Amino acid sequence: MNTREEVAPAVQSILEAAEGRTGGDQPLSVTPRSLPDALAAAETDGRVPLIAEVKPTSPTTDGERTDDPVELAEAMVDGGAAALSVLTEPEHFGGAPETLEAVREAVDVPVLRKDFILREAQLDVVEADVALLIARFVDDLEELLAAARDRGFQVLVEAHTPEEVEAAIDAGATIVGVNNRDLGRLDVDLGTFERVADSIPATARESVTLIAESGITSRDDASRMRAAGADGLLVGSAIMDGDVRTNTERLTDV
Ligand SMILES: O=C(O)c1ccccc1NCC(=O)[C@H](O)[C@H](O)COP(=O)(O)O
Repeated sequence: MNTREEVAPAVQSILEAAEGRTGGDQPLSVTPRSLPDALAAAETDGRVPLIAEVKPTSPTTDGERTDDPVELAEAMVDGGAAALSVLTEPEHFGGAPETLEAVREAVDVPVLRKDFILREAQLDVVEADVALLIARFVDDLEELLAAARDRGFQVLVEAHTPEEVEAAIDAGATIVGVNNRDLGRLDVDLGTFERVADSIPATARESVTLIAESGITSRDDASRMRAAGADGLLVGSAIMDGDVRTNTERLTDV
């Protein structure tokens, strides 16, 4: 499941940078806050279960947001976010492991480490509640998933196609994200989540927390993803563009 040659130049550059990054010296041991429980609790409270992303910039964003990421994260939680995602990729997204560390200390919701992890040692850079593995870019998903779990991480396996979701579930994933952004062409189509979610057999669907990722900008988009079966929504750009608390409230209010 490694199709790196078919990706957009910006993503190729991201992967080359990721390949060159070293990992930690020794395995971490994490006591995670439960992402599925946080999403379920938001729903019980009458909020849309949202993972809000601290994403200073990206290859598809103009400019960079340089204000304090901890203040941004706190504003997202105040706005009703059930969980956070924090970019730690430095070269293309303006992220840093230290940012995640500071955010996780400041909030009490689960925090996803958003990065391009390719090798086991790269799991050992910073503690987080959830590690991201992108099915398309990982050579041995089952092995890396097990390595992440051994350290205590929950794992969000990201997919873009029905085949990648099947591979994720076969590898033992219980939290699966469907990215509406095609990392081959970088275009975004919310129909991706609808089609891919629809392809998951009912028996497999019951055992998986399903997250709709990328391109969600409005309450209508959020409703659309929820109607298609999303247990949670991952939103970055639409929250980072403007007043973060107001933007989060707009998406979490039912
Ligand atoms: O966001 C990008 O421009 C991007 C470019 C290349 C590879 C990955 C990229 N994004 C990763 C993500 O998954 C998003 O940050 C996340 O799903 C939030 O998406 P959005 O709400 O559209 O900012």
